[in-house]
Amino acid sequence: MSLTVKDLTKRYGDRTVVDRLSFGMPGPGVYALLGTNGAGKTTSIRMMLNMLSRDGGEVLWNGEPLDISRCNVGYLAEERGLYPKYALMDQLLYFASLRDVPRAEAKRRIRYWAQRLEVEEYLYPSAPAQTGRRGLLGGSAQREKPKRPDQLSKGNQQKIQLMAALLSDPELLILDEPLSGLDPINTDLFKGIIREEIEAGKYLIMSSHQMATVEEFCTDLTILDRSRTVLQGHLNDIKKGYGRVHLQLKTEEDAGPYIAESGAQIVTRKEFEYQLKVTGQEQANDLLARLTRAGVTVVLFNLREPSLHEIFVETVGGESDA
Ligand SMILES: Nc1ncnc2c1ncn2[C@@H]1O[C@H](COP(=O)(O)OP(=O)(O)OP(=O)(O)O)[C@@H](O)[C@H]1O
Repeated sequence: MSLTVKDLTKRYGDRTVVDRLSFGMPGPGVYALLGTNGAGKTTSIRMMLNMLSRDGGEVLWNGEPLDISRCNVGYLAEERGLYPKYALMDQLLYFASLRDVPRAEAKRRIRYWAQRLEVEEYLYPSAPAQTGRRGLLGGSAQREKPKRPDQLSKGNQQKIQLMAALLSDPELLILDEPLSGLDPINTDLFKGIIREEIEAGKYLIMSSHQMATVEEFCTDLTILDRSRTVLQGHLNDIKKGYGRVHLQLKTEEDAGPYIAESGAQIVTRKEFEYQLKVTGQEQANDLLARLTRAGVTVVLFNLREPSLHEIFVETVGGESDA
């Protein structure tokens, strides 16, 4: 299976909001769509899924135009995508039926994902108490009403939406900001599920502002800035291209004068912990030699490739909130 996005373009009036976006996934894995706010990520995703008209370009899944009514695609929208006033279970069964999942199988999958995502209490309202307990409860226990999305927190709505996206066991899973607004426990829960989907050989497209998270998962990426592709490729190749010019240094005393002498640039500093930019190995060695000669205790000296966060900020000129 393969995914090809070619020259995807969207205009609003005379403003181009997605400008000839092209990328491909020849095999399974995670493709990241990154970008500044308003760069065009959600618009691109919605065009890919035919939820938004295009002004140009095509999206091919196995060489055929991607048709969400025929292809098994799961989509987790950035915005809330549930009907607020309808019972959650009814909506999940409806979404499963749209993907031709037989009702009994859909119920089995809902039960499974409800357990995994810890949302059983919203989907399976408790039954009335049995005779024995009813006595204790004074006989007034009543069956709870099925829950609706507007009765759930944002995070729990997101869980139900992820369930809806996974119910058909999709081959292609598109996750728009999947972790935004989740607490650390639920972030780990989502990450675990994403990891399982990757291990199962799925094709995932993920948009996110959380660079560290994207870096955990993605192999290839596109960075968009104001509608244009400004960086694209294999994450490891991109990192190699930048070289080892980021130096993390922690000392027990002030290293400022020696850093200045070596010509290294301080990017950030917190007490005696420095993030530096050096020209390369030679300058880093020179700094280490100066520190050693001066008897400064070095606790950490890590010459490394840039993180995705640093690449992002450098590429888009520090205009993002990533
Ligand atoms: N219906 C519309 N009419 C006019 N402009 C629009 C419309 N929808 C989106 N835009 C514009 O298109 C651009 C891209 O928006 P989009 O939501 O795709 O960005 P994004 O990269 O997903 O941003 P964010 O990270 O903030 O969610 C934005 O400048 C936005 O204002």
